[in-house]
Amino acid sequence: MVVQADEGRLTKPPRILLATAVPQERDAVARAFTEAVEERRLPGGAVLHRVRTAARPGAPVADLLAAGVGPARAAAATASALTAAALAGEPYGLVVSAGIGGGFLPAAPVGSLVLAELITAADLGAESPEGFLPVTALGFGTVTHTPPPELVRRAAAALGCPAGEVLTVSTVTGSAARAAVLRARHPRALAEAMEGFGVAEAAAAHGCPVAELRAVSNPVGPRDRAAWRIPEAFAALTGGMRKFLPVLESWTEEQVPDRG
Ligand SMILES: O=C(O)c1cccc(C(=O)CC[C@H]2O[C@@H](n3cnc4c(=O)[nH]cnc43)[C@H](O)[C@@H]2O)c1
Repeated sequence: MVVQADEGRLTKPPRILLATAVPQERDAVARAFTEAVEERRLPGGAVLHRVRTAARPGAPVADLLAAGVGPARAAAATASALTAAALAGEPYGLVVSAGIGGGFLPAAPVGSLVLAELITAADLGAESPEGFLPVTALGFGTVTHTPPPELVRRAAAALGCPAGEVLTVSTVTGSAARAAVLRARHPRALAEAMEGFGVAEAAAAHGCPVAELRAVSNPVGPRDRAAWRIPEAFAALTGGMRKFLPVLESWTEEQVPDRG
């Protein structure tokens, strides 16, 4: 792949950063790729696994990152990866938060996949006698990031899965009452997980688009850890990522303004 300087702008296809929470999720994502290329340690200790989507010279590469559990850890590790790439002159053009998650029934049963149309911090705000106030109502920041709609549309078609709101929570929902509260506040929610919003905040700070893919390991509701179907969700994640990759590649290729 030839890199051309165009008035200081790099014109090779942007790289993709795929951020999971735990190494097992990262490995499930890695199984969708053809070839491992190298490992790099980031400042702060997180490790990037560079993978190639096809065993041919110049094939697009992606970096996989087990960023940690929860929005804060995920944001910190993702920001490190984004900063390191920018300083190396190889900025990412897309960040994808991927992993397992809880699904809201009936739209997202165990073993299914969901894509985020909206990535929403569901518990970032304040309680009040009148109910929950999102942090935006307090005059701060944001609670929602919006992945590129055309990317989501193409990906949902390729994966044959629904797209909707994916919630980020710091506490895994463990009761029917809490699930009902979230459902009432977010009628279009398909799933909850713990990292998407953190990954999206880091991406936004770098002006980078973000997407989120979740494979459902458990229903959102009363806690029953023994019933989580983690291997099934990992298998769904690998299968979904295999279908997602060509969409990601073609989409990022289209984002290159001038191939020269
Ligand atoms: O116990 C194991 O073997 C195991 C292996 C790999 C991963 C796990 C996790 O617990 C992953 C935590 C990760 O999963 C997301 N997640 C899954 N279900 C939910 C949920 O109902 N609500 C919120 N988050 C969920 C979350 O993103 C965690 O980071 C265990």
